[in-house]
Amino acid sequence: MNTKDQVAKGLMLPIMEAFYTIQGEGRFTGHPAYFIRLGGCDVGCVWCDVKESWEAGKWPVLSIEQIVKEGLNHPGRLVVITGGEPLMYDLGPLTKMLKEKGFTTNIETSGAHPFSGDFDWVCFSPKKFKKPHPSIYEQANELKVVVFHKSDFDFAEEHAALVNSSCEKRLQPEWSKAEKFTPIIIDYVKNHPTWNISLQTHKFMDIP
Ligand SMILES: C[S@@+](CC[C@H](N)C(=O)[O-])C[C@H]1O[C@@H](n2cnc3c(N)ncnc32)[C@H](O)[C@@H]1O
Ligand SMILES: Nc1nc2[nH]cc(C(=O)O)c2c(=O)[nH]1
Ligand code: SF4
Ligand SMILES: [Mg+2]
Repeated sequence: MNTKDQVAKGLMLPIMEAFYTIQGEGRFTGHPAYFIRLGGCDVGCVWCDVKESWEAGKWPVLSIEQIVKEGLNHPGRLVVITGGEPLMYDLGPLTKMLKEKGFTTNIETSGAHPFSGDFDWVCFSPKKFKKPHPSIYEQANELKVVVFHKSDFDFAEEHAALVNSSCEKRLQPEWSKAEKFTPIIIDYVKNHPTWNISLQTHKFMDIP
């Protein structure tokens, strides 16, 4: 099978980087985790903090065996699949292999493509720039909305109405606008207590 067909089947994937760090955001903030950052994204967020990931063709294509083997070199068994937009690929084979090796599987996604894979925790961060695929709403364990503009509070509530009632809801200040929006988010959460705050704590700790 050629590389293109293997990528289409999720047996090989473009990898921008893979690194062992501390989860900086959301429900598992502070937990050590192995991050697998897949190359390729077609969502186009103006404030994206990893724009260099967007072009899939820039990144080496590795077999899922190679990706999992590298993850096993670290002591932690929490893996976070991110990107780029990881749901551009069929994540079934990779997550099956990770789980067979004892990993707990988390994903960071905009939900802009059909859901795939076997995940223990799905962090859904919807974007105005490309509408989420309907398959994400029943999968999301956490809704994490980035606040870049005051209209993002309404956008957050629109998505909150579509996820399961057990889905945890977080607001995360866009990094460059954090000084302006963090106090506004604090007030919002105090007045709308079903919401929590997520900060990009890895940026404060100056780690990947
Ligand atoms: C780089 S994205 C990759 C995964 C997926 N494409 C997504 O957007 O969920 C990882 C997380 O970082 C968030 N993010 C990206 N740029 C950000 C920024 N400038 N400030 C705050 N959060 C940001 C995204 O919303 C997402 O929750
Ligand atoms: N430490 C750390 N935590 C993160 N949580 C989500 C991230 C991402 O880019 O998906 C991320 C990241 O890039 N680094
Ligand atoms: S969906 Fe994620 S990776 Fe893609 S542009 Fe937006 S923040 Fe960046
Ligand atoms: Mg990041």
